[in-house]
Amino acid sequence: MAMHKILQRGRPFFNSPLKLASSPSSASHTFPSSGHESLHVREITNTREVRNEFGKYHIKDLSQCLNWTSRPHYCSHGYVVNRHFASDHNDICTKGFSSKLADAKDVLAAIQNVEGARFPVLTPNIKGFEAAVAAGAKEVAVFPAASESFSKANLNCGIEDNLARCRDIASAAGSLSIPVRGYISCVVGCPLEGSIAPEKVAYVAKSLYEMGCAEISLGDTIGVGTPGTVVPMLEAVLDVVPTDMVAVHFHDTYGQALSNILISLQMGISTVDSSVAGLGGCPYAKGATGNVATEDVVYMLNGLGVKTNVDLGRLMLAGDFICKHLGRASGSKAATALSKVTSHASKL
Ligand SMILES: CC(C)(COP(=O)([O-])OP(=O)([O-])OC[C@H]1O[C@@H](n2cnc3c(N)ncnc32)[C@H](O)[C@@H]1OP(=O)([O-])[O-])[C@@H](O)C(=O)NCCC(=O)NCCSC(=O)C[C@@](C)(O)CC(=O)[O-]
Repeated sequence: MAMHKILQRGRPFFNSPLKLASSPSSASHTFPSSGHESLHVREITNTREVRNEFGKYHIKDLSQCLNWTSRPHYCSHGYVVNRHFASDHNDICTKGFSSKLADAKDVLAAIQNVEGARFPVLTPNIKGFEAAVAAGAKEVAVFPAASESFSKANLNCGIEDNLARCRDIASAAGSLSIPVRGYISCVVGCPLEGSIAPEKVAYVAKSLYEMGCAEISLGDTIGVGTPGTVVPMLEAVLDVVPTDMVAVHFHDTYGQALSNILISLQMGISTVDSSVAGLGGCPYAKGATGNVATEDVVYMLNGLGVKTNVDLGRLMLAGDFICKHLGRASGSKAATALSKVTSHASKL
């Protein structure tokens, strides 16, 4: 569909129940339904994935998500927030909170019995898959790239070899009824190769679909995408993968994530990855910031009249908590601005 046609499309923006979900370094939340529009948001903030069925229960508290490649020195920020952010009291229960960098299996062990959350772990190969299952993982994620060079840097093998590894994981997971999420890195640009052809992304997406991935998340790993480059990529992917299986995963390095998300929603995509406080990034994409901040996505959706059931204030507190723990400023513009304004202004 030509870009101007997409931009002209008025409401309803969302022609399918809207789900927001996220990536190994992102986060998401559940929102209440708003009339026919339903919102399903899933959160992965760098260590853990919170996936709530839309409308079944409210977000009471926010937690962190697990991002695990099962190799100690590859374990990205394997920290666990002790239990979760309990939004019904001001401070955050951090008793026994350990801030030491846990291997991933320790993180997984520590968060096993948090209800209402899913913790898919990144498993780059069958060795990682077996280790993850042995440590109690109930869901895994594979993450091939659409760029040959990035695949070699991130996964120590080219695209084809990595897809073969993904197939091994998908078949092993299938025999254990473990769902597999498929991410694709560098769907718009690559730090090593520059722009990536939409056909290459569609090829990898089709391979993930055919091997049985339950969801395919399109990662603009270095955040270079704009609606002008995202639309052709999405059109190529939506030609080969059903729309309701596609998620978008925008890093916000160039500040384009929200516009890319909006255009994706207008194209019928209903699963969006985001990250509380904009946490995350990728060790092989130097300088790439984290995913779009969940607070910014929630603020945008609220402004679009999509009734959400997430208390933005609590979301901000959770972001504030994890940023304090990491000793870094929030990557969320909305949270930063709202924390400076009086309450009436934040109702705009
Ligand atoms: C894939 C590997 C493991 C190389 O995997 P490999 O190619 O099989 O490694 P190898 O055969 O060269 O083995 C090297 C050593 O690693 C060991 N090994 C082999 N596999 C494992 C394993 N699973 N767990 C623990 N150890 C492992 C293996 O046993 C051996 O040990 P040694 O003999 O040297 O003592 C490595 O390249 C790797 O860990 N890559 C992942 C790096 C990473 O975490 N990247 C960031 C993920 S987030 C991301 O990609 C972006 C995303 C998904 O969020 C979306 C987006 O925004 O784009």
